[in-house]
Amino acid sequence: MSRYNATDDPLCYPGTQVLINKAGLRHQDELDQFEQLMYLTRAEEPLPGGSLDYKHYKLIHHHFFQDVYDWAGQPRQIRTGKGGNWFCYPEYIDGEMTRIFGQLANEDHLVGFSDPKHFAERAAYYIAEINAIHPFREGNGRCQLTLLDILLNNSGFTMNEDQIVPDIFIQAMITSFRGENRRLEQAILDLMS
Ligand SMILES: Nc1ncnc2c1ncn2[C@@H]1O[C@H](COP(=O)(O)OP(=O)(O)OP(=O)(O)O)[C@@H](O)[C@H]1O
Repeated sequence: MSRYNATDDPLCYPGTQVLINKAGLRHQDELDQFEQLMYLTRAEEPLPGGSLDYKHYKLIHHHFFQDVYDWAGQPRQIRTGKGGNWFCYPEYIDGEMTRIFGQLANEDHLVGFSDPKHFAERAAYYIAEINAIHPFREGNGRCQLTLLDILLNNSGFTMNEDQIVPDIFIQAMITSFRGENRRLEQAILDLMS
């Protein structure tokens, strides 16, 4: 779905940036279509159960991308970045994801927030941290939105997907990479109902 800066990637067909995939597709546009179709199909099914920890997050990724990639649900092994922002080095992913989901558990997975602004502030913090870690080689954005949806539901809010403006959301994510979460907080507030 998205182009990465990546160091030599054994997950790609040699000499290309196309990820080796179960359909054997070697053109990025064909893979994009196949990946999105499989994702949407799996998204219709119930999510795997779990206790909203790192293990559960990996199960969710596996669920969405199991038809496309052998490595679905497994953390990334190479260094990647987008737009000049390099994400967490792979050797630190497990530790960082365990840390951030531990923090989320200590905050009771954002259950019981009545103030939308306060909820958006805390949710933006977690989504921004997980984006900066970027645990998977591909599919991070879709897993982040799923996590956001779960967190919203935990506090009795719902996600109004029609209100998501992809460009605004991506710009907010990019700004959050620099530790400035205000735009992301607003983007979350705008999609809450
Ligand atoms: N320059 C950037 N710096 C930091 N984060 C970025 C940058 N560009 C995009 N992102 C974020 O990366 C995530 C997308 O990651 P990835 O491509 O792995 O997910 P995806 O689900 O395959 O793609 P998409 O979210 O585009 O469908 C999104 O949350 C996006 O906002």
